[in-house]
Amino acid sequence: MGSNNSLAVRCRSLVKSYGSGDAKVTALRGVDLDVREGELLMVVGPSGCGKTTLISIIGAILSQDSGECIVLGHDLQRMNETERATLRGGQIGFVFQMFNLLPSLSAVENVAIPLLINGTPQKMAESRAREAIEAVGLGSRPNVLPSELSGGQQQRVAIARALVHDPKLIVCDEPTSNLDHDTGVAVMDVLRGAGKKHDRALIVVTHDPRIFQFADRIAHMDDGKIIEVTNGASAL
Ligand SMILES: Nc1ncnc2c1ncn2[C@@H]1O[C@H](COP(=O)(O)OP(=O)(O)OP(=O)(O)O)[C@@H](O)[C@H]1O
Repeated sequence: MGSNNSLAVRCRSLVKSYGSGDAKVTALRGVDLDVREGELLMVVGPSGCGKTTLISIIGAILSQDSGECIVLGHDLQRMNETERATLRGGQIGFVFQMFNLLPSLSAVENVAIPLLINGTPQKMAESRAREAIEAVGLGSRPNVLPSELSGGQQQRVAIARALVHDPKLIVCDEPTSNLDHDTGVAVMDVLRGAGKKHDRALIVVTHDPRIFQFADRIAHMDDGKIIEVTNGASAL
């Protein structure tokens, strides 16, 4: 691995299109990006510039057309769907704009899901889920349903679910865009506080300039490419 040892993600000349013929849309036109272990990197840029496509490829949800994407030492293009599912389930955590909690399960049951999928026995999964819920500041309300929680609290549950299996990469798509200003900042504070570790990378796609203060570096995208990477406020 040599000099790539401290990189969680390495993308080179990444290309991705949707559709074909007249309907073809090229979402990524040659993306080069490094994400270092231990950093929180934000990806920003105008609507439609390819941010979600990029993190979907990095998160092993979507395949690239061409170019290289190495995630946690794995060359995604050389992996079959089963191997990619194992990588996703074991080493990657996801946080989405709409929280994506299962409404009929309690907070602790939602958080336990990644562990249960990975084969952890139920008692141990629930005990680790309780610890993760405590780490995001909801320790007093582990058994409530998502509908009984505010948006900010639901997103904290989603963060606990993303962290519970101790993944090496956390991928977040617009995690604060459904939250008001103060709640969005509080949620980012929780995400950075509980999620950032020396051997773990966080990638946060956002439109929200109010949370730039939490970034170590900011990758600026436009029209399917990374045009610049700047230092975020937390690195200044
Ligand atoms: N499943 C799809 N089928 C066809 N085109 C798609 C699909 N997903 C995305 N696109 C197109 O690819 C381009 C990049 O989309 P993408 O969602 O990656 O951008 P984005 O920067 O995340 O946008 P936003 O900030 O609005 O979420 C856009 O032109 C979009 O319309």
